[in-house]
Amino acid sequence: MNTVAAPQEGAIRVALLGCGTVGGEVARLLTEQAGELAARAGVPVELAGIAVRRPDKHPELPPELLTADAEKLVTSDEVDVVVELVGGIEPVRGWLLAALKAGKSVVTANKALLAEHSADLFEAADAAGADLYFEAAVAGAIPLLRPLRESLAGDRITRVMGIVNGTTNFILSAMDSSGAGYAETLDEASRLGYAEADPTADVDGYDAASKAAILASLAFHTRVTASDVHREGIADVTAADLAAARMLGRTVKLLAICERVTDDDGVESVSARVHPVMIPRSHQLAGVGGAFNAVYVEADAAGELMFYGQGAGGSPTASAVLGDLVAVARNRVVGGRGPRESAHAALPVRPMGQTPTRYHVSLSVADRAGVLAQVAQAFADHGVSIAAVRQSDVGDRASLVVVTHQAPDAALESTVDEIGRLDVVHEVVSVMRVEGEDQ
Ligand SMILES: NC(=O)C1=CN([C@@H]2O[C@H](COP(=O)(O)OP(=O)(O)OC[C@H]3O[C@@H](n4cnc5c(N)ncnc54)[C@H](O)[C@@H]3O)[C@@H](O)[C@H]2O)C=CC1
Ligand SMILES: N[C@@H](CC=O)C(=O)O
Ligand code: NA
Repeated sequence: MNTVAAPQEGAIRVALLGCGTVGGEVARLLTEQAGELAARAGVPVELAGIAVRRPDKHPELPPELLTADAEKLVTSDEVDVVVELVGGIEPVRGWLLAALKAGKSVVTANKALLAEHSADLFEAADAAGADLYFEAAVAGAIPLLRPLRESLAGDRITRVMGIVNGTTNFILSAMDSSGAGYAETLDEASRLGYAEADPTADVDGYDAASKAAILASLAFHTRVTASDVHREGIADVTAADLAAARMLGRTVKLLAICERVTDDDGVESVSARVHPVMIPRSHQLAGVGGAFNAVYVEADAAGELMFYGQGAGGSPTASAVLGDLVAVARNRVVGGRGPRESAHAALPVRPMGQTPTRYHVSLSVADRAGVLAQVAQAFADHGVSIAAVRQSDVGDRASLVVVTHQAPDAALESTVDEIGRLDVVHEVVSVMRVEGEDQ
């Protein structure tokens, strides 16, 4: 079996690594839309080889293009651009560094890799004068990284917040609207090609944390890695949490929140976090259902921008990959390059404990005089100001819901610990961070 097919005169030659959910769609569209892509890129864009784990499992692909040897394919003289759709960190990191060192440009959807090793990849790309594009790595089809890297490069971004994981949004939406079970909905998300090869990356928030690291790096011109991002998944979000949220006119979403935080003394830092958030149903993110993603960007001059669309799935993700491929081809045609790494601001990353958040705390308490005062005192002792309290009687107990104003996350956490130890508190029923104002 040949690794590389005979080249077409003047064409940009593509090595495709991985031909699964996303790679399969890229291969299909590259073939079906070859004429249009050539017209848009200014040069034919053609497949030089496709690396998959098991070539014998791909009867639909031209056998002369298939190989199991990705390492050899990426440095082949017949290849100009490597499109990586395998996923995971090793051995992919080594392949892409080798490709970049050999002067090949790289297009990848691999957020896990970028969130840990983008500095090395950018350095190798710079040294070789090659391109590194990764629009598909965050929010699938939605053009989000190009706006951050290019369109908003003249503005000062203060906040990027939104739903960046399709699988968990699919699960939370189903649990909320139909009361569907967690496990069956996750299986459905995998079947539809939304989930990662190991879906714990989705449900435990690793995928969204990688995306938050990429977003914070681009928005704040600072290197932020996945380990800098505070991460909580949806495994602890129960049907009861969603039901409680619904009673209060709210719902629960897994959000990535990246902020530029300025201290009282004017010192700036970056905060990046991923966790479940209770939002009012009137909030625009509450209406984002299924595997759709939506991201708000706030910038000084531009104000608020919202990006919305399909965040997962083979075809939507392939759209972003092909857009990057056309960009690389156009750059090659004119002898130019796309944007390089921009990490000049090098802002410190603020620990989660010091990040300002707001809590929604639901308690089951004894129904007698003085209980509310004790609970309120615990908040006051930690310097946490209360925004709203709602009490309702449930038999010989009362249900107390407290929503706070902003306070450092650590102060809120220790307040909840202390409240849980009060004799008058039977149970801390749920604790969740809050975004948005009730209307
Ligand atoms: N599925 C989705 O909705 C999205 C996926 N992504 C990212 O795109 C990438 C690919 O995802 P999927 O297509 O869903 O994965 P997939 O599991 O469907 O496909 C992976 C492909 O890689 C190949 N592969 C695995 N190990 C290999 C090896 N050692 N040598 C050669 N080929 C190998 C497999 O044969 C398969 O063709 C991942 O980085 C993922 O995080 C990004 C956005 C959305
Ligand atoms: N598993 C991811 C795929 C896209 O990035 C998700 O569910 O969002
Ligand atoms: Na995108």
